[in-house]
Amino acid sequence: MANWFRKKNTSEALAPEEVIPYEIHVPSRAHLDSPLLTVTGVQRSFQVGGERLDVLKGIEMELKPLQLVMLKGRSGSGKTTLLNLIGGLDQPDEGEIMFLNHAFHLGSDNERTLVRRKEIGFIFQSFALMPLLSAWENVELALRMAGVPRSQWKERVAYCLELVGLGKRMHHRPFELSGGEQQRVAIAKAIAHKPSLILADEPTAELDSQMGAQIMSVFRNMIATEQVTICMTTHDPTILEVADHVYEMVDGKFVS
Ligand SMILES: Nc1ncnc2c1ncn2[C@@H]1O[C@H](COP(=O)(O)OP(=O)(O)OP(=O)(O)O)[C@@H](O)[C@H]1O
Repeated sequence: MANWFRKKNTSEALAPEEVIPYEIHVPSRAHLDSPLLTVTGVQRSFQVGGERLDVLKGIEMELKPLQLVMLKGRSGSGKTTLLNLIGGLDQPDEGEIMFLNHAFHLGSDNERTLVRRKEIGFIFQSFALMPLLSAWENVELALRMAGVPRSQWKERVAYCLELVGLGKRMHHRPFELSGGEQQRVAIAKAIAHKPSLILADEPTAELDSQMGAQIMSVFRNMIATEQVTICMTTHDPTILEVADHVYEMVDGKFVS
């Protein structure tokens, strides 16, 4: 895999002669045939009341660029545990997780945090918005946290909120928005810093089926316009239908 760099705070690929130093070494998204993420032989256990609980027992998976990938499995089967590993929030006991050219199973907390801030966006079932901030301010906060220069905030916040269909609700606070609209603010937050991967844990679970379908349509639009890959968990069979690939977890492993 070629090891090009990206210009800071831009998502466009650079030709080799234009390469400039960048604190995180990220291959160009132009390499669409290489997997964005590979998970090999991953195991994760927890100590619960003096007993060992084996949750992930040898996970093999791959996320290809620009795909919408879904994880399904019964409650407690380990989907969130896996998302946490993929997002670099946790590390496996065994196995390998390669994200871009970063070995998440080996890196320190600090290294994973740096990669995560630049390259990953998270979306949660419960939206996780700051209740006293407007939609605009919530997205702006995400840019501030990601270290994006202030001069770029205005244009990017407006763009992201338009992208999720909230152009007319930018200055509303979460309690003035429907559940679906709040989740769209959360999506705008997650993509604001131009990550290459979005991880979403049950993003439609709190929404009715119509709002859930709208979120899926926003996800599809984001993949096309923002060149992201999305990996999400869901229990909803109608949502599963729009996936490019579904992994089903049974007894700590995927079944095909
Ligand atoms: N940090 C932890 N310490 C102890 N046990 C944990 C920890 N994290 C997860 N578990 C246990 O691991 C199992 C899998 O949990 P996980 O949240 O990954 O499941 P899930 O498939 O996401 O479930 P749901 O669909 O209900 O969200 C559960 O039995 C849970 O209690």
